[in-house]
Parts: sequence; C-alpha cells; structure tokens
Amino acid sequence: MSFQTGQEAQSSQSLDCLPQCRQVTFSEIQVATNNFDESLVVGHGGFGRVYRGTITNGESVLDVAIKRLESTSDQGTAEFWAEVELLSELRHTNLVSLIGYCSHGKEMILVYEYMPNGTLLDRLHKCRFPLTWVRRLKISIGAAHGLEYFQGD
Ligand SMILES: Nc1ncnc2c1ncn2[C@@H]1O[C@H](COP(=O)(O)OP(=O)(O)OP(=O)(O)O)[C@@H](O)[C@H]1O
Repeated sequence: MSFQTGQEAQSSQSLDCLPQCRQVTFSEIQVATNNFDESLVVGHGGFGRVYRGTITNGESVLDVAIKRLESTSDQGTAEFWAEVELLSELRHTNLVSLIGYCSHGKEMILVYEYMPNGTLLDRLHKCRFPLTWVRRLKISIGAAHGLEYFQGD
C-alpha cells in the first residue's frame, strides 16, 4: 500500500475519473509498456520493475505505474492476490489506487495510478529540495486520513 504525499504529489488524474479496478489483458500491458521497454522503467521495488505507461479505459487514457513481478522477487502469488483483494475496492485521495491487475501464465502484474513525484520515500530521500516542516505536517495528516479510511473508521 502506498500513500499519496499530499498536494505536491497528486496523481495526474482526479479520484472521480479513476475507474474500478479491473482485469487487464497481457496485450494491454505490452502496449502500455511498449513491450517492457527499459526506458520506461521508473523504479524497482520488492515486487520487481515499475514501468510508466498509459492504459485506455473507455474513452479516457490513464497514466499508470505498472509493477511486474520478477521471478527473483521474494514476493509471490499470495502477496499478489492479497494486494488485489485489499486495494481493488479502496478509493481515497491519500491512497494510491489500484487500477488493474493481470495474471497471465507466470506473469503477475499490478497497475496503479501514476504518481508524478514518485513515492514519499523518493520525495524524502532522492529530491534535492528538502520538504518544509509545514509540508511534512500536511503529508503526515494526509497519511493519517488514508490510514483512517483504510481501517474503516
Ligand atoms: N504509483 C507509482 N507512481 C510512480 N512511481 C511509482 C509508483 N509506484 C512505484 N513507483 C516507483 O517505483 C519504485 C519502486 O516502487 P515499489 O512500490 O515497487 O517499491 P517497494 O517499496 O519495494 O514496494 P513493494 O515492496 O510493496 O513492491 C518507487 O521508488 C517509485 O520510484
């Protein structure tokens, strides 16, 4: 689960425009990532490489982050389906939305809304300009709202 970091890291699309989580075909993923073009890799995490891409949903085109499970990952099928089950129903300004998933043979791929400024960890450790304390406070409050929603209170 990832948190939006507040106004400075809003996704490129509004919450109302985000569709329900759906099954995405492997060919859609191939088109979205230009067949897993290395130049579209924006990060690498516990799951594997993360690609930037676009997915067409009806008439709209969404900016997405596509996580492809690598065979070397210590995360596996159970974590994949747990993430799908947990996140597919959640929609909150302070939580990154899961837009789709793809299970195709050995391929397990998660599609999230794209965060133009990366994750909070990226923002805290990779950005040349440190966050002000006011922004840090706003981010903490946003994360708390996201957690509260997540816990269903
Ligand atoms: N939704 C997103 N939008 C933009 N960039 C993202 C997004 N998700 C991940 N990234 C990029 O990919 C990198 C790796 O992210 P990822 O979430 O896989 O890491 P992680 O913390 O190891 O998470 P996990 O272990 O849950 O897979 C991030 O540091 C970030 O740069």
